[in-house]
Amino acid sequence: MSHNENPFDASPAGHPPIGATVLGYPRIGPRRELKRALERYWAGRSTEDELHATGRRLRERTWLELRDAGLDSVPGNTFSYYDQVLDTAVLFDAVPERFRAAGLSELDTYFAMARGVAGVPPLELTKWFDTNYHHLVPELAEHTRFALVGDKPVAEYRQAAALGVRTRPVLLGPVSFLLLAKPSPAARPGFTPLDLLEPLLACYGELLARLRAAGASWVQLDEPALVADRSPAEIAAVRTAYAWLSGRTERPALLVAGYYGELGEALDPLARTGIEALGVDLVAGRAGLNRLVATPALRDKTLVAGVVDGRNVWRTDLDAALATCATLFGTAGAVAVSTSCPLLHVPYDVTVESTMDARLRSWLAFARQKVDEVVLLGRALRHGPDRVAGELAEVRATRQDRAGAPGLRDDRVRARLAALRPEDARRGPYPRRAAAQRAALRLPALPTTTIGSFPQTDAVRRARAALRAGQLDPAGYRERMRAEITRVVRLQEEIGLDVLVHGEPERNDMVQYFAERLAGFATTELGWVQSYGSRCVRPPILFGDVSRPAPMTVSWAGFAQSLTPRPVKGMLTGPVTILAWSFVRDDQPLATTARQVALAIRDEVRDLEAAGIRVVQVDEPALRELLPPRKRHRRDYLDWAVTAFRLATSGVADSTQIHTHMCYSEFGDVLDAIDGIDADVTSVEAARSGMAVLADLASAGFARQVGPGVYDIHSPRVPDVAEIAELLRAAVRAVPGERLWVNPDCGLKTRSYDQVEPALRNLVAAAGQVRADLAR
Ligand SMILES: CN1c2c(nc(N)[nH]c2=O)NC[C@@H]1CNc1ccc(C(=O)N[C@@H](CCC(=O)N[C@@H](CCC(=O)N[C@@H](CCC(=O)O)C(=O)O)C(=O)O)C(=O)O)cc1
Ligand SMILES: N[C@@H](CCS)C(=O)O
Ligand SMILES: [Zn+2]
Repeated sequence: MSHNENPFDASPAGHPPIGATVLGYPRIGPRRELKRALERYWAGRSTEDELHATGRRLRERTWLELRDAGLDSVPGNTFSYYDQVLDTAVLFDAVPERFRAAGLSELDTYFAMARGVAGVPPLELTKWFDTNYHHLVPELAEHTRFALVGDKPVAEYRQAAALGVRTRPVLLGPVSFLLLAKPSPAARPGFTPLDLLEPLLACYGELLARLRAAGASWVQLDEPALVADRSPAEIAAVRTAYAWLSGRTERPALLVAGYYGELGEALDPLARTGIEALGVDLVAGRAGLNRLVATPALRDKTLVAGVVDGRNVWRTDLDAALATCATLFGTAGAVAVSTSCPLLHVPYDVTVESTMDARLRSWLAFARQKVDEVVLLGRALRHGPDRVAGELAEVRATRQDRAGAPGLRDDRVRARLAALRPEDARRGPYPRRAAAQRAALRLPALPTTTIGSFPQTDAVRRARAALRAGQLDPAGYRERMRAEITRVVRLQEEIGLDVLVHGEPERNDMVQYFAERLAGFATTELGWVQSYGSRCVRPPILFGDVSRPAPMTVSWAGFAQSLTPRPVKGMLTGPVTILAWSFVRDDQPLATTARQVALAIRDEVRDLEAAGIRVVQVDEPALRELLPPRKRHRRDYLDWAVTAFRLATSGVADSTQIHTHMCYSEFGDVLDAIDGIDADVTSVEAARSGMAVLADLASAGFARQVGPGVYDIHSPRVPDVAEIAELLRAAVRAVPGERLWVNPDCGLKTRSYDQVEPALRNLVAAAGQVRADLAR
């Protein structure tokens, strides 16, 4: 490393400096081109070649755009047809036998692993760290034989090079890959995926050599799993992996990126290996800055400073970012500037939001604008801030404009928050509520219900698209939705469900729908972000104090209730989930924002009750998602999350039954919180895990009602009566029958009626059988 150079332009000997870069980029396409191409291919309406042509166009566009924007180092291999963890499994031949046996083409085997194929269940889909992205879970066993059978990273490197762009291929790192995998059912007891580190490293070594031979000078290895608490054995694996990989002679320079938090105890071991660069998240992991400065082993490394937030959409405080980079100048041999994490979690481009308020738009940076921010920071670091003084002043002015803008502060909301008393977040004792609800609802044992949404048919979506386009007036739209609700209510009555729902046809999304109706939120037209595979969401932007100008769901739920004597369950999204799936303001604590949202939901819960709705479900599927990766930060989070839920739901009479729903089945880290939110009924995902969750709840002393899912809605499969009855019998062994409900794992919006109808009929029949057993 040369010492008289600007550290921004310096780099380990023999390697070009990284300079200004981003850790990754969206891939679904600025107009969701990949989503449409995938769904056409899956429906048999296009060929493999047509799908590949779309993929190629999207990749080329990204490389050129990033290069032309002025990045010094352009990330490669950020494209995926479904998921980067699945790509890695396939690259190294970790394909479970059931998929090989299906005898499909390479591409269809890949999609079968993601989505299943007749009779062959897919890999499990689960949350990617604390984000709303989902990855597939590789299944490994001691007999898994890794082999470098694919060449996607190399082929994409060559494609970009042919266009004149020398990319930095991004790979999921070996330690995170193994930590995200699970033992396959065939694995011997005691096997853990980390047992396979050595053979996996051999494959990574071979891949690095191939990338080097193709011309790559840098490779990025992503290790987000290292920002969570890790055991000594896991830290030892990090040391082994990177000592070994950096010891290869035929390889590109290695950038290891740990993001979504601070590297903590993994930092020093990593820095002591022979890797050339370390990517650190200085937004979510800002608290780790002191540790970085105190790590002498970084002196001969490049630190890739993730100072531009890759998870949120506010324009960066560039002065603060430059100051952070300057702090690192004395610490590292070289400093590069980047985003805190890959830009997978933000939409493409804010400038296409033509109907968004222009002032709000001027405060925002989506992926494309974040690239510009990084490039600008790079210029400031290379030539000094004076050379970009005009641009820096403009950013300062916009940030000031935002801080003082009307609409951010609502004094009535603030006064209401200040006046809150502890009893506002407390209901009467559960036994008293349970008795009042029994008398009010008169439900049978093992009551049957669903989680809220029914299939979102093409007709429903088309009606909404027509409303947006002005081809259907609001009255016409309301009639179509009412017709759909009527159909869904009649169907549920005919099937024999006990607690009905209106089916949520009017909702584009369970968060966006509410954001469109709450003050303090803005929504986007094209701000799509990949959630999993071809499925996307448009996270709303929470920019100001939140309140509810008018009821949001009462007319739909009230209409449904008017059609039937059976109880209709009102359906709301909870405050934590609304925050988790939105871009949140960064100018006040999340706990404060959560209380504001909670009060808006509280108003809705009370209005539902006043309209004659006797059961209200407040969904919190993201309660666990926001759990901080480090245990020491969890208590604080769980305290405010639980308080927010209780505030939202404590304004009703004992006789009004509050349900909540969470679509995950591992409760270990949040058991106390689930107890603490004090819902009368909690429905949880349980079908795939064979009701294991019930034992966890029972052992934690959970004493209220629970609805373990008995129908796995993530699969097109229709479970038969015997199968559901067996799950229910397992449930009755774990939880007394009088506290059990019968329901699917989650909402039915992604399924079709030909799957849902028979599955619900079987669910009701199975409940009848087990009810009869209990009565004996
Ligand atoms: C429960 N889940 C959710 C998460 N996050 C959310 N914000 N919401 C969730 O429900 N995280 C965890 C899980 C993730 N699961 C899913 C499941 C399903 C989807 C999904 O289906 N997304 C849809 C988009 C939904 C939507 O916004 N629909 C709108 C617009 C529909 C549309 O694309 N319209 C067309 C025109 C209409 C036509 O002609 O068909 C268009 O604009 O081009 C609506 O219904 O109005 C998806 O398709 O990806 C996401 C996460
Ligand atoms: N009520 C929502 C919950 C999804 S997590 C639904 O049924 O789709
Ligand atoms: Zn759910």
